[in-house]
Amino acid sequence: MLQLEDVTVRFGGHTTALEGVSLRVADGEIVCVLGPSGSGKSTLLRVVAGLQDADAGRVLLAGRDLAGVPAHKRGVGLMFQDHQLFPQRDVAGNVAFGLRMHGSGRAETEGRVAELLRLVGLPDAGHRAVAALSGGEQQRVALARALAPRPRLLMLDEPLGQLDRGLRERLVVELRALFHRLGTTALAVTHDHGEAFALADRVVIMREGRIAQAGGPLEVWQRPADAFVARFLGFDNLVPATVRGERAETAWGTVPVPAGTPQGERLLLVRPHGVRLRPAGEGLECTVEARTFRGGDGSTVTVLLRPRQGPALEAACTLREAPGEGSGAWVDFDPREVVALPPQDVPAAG
Ligand SMILES: Nc1ncnc2c1ncn2[C@@H]1O[C@H](COP(=O)(O)OP(=O)(O)OP(=O)(O)O)[C@@H](O)[C@H]1O
Repeated sequence: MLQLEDVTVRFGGHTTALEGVSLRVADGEIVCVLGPSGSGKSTLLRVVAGLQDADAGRVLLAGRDLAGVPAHKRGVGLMFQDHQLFPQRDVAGNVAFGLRMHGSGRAETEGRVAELLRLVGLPDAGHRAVAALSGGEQQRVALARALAPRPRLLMLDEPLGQLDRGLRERLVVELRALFHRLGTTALAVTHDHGEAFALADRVVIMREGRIAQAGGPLEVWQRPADAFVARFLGFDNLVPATVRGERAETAWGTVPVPAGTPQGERLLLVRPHGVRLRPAGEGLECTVEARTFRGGDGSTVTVLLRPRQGPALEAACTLREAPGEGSGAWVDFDPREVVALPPQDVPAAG
């Protein structure tokens, strides 16, 4: 459906916002673009939307080169962070806006508005003032407005950005179900991993204008391509290692690795669930520096450990198991949670 070929965007002489980015989004696929601030996510959306010209490369929608096609003729729907609803129009007026722009008649518009408001769970809100809606309701109206003209591609920039976590978690599940039901092709930008991994069929992680990794959420989560992606996803248990067979020598001692792990000099990632607490005296001795509560029910705890040698380690465990701050702890490593990354942090080419 959407294809970017070697797209480069420069601002002035020195800022390269996108550098040779190639990406395909299949019909009906939901792709989420993630990355640190300034990595080029918004620029990517703007190029596809026609709000920004590319200095090099091509953007194709359903096989058609979009060069020279103005934004409003691209068949692309936009939903931006600050949802930009018209405060002087009511809910129905906002949803109808895009349809009027496309020259729909009155009866057709009214039918479509009612259908969309039902779809986003606001069937009776047509005559309400947008200023009187909650943040989550406004977000739904913005979504209905973006979907109204049946765009071939819907682009969302931080679609749930300003909402509180509970509402975001609910809406993201609804969005995914809705897009799949409608067969909507969607390209979304977010800085929130949880949101991206819950919404996307595929995630794309950006770094300094290039794609650092693209893949299914599970695949990226389980096998980050390099240290940058690992750290971006919040995995900080990284240590240089020499892998021989199913063992890796590290500053933490010998760490078991899965069969088939690439051999030689590597950077080893141990996910927090792979750092297992052991009885006193067994394994690597550490001191507990801090405990942080995670997870909605508060039963998962991340324990920050200072090992006797090597970099700090994070272990995930249950509240009941978690040792107290300042106390000693002994750990070993579960090879199923160990991933060997390339030895240096080289950005992957687009
Ligand atoms: N209109 C512009 N003029 C000059 N530089 C720009 C312009 N727009 C973006 N940039 C630069 O291009 C780079 C990429 O910006 P972009 O907004 O695409 O990043 P982003 O990943 O969306 O960031 P954020 O998460 O903060 O929104 C940044 O270095 C930014 O400063």
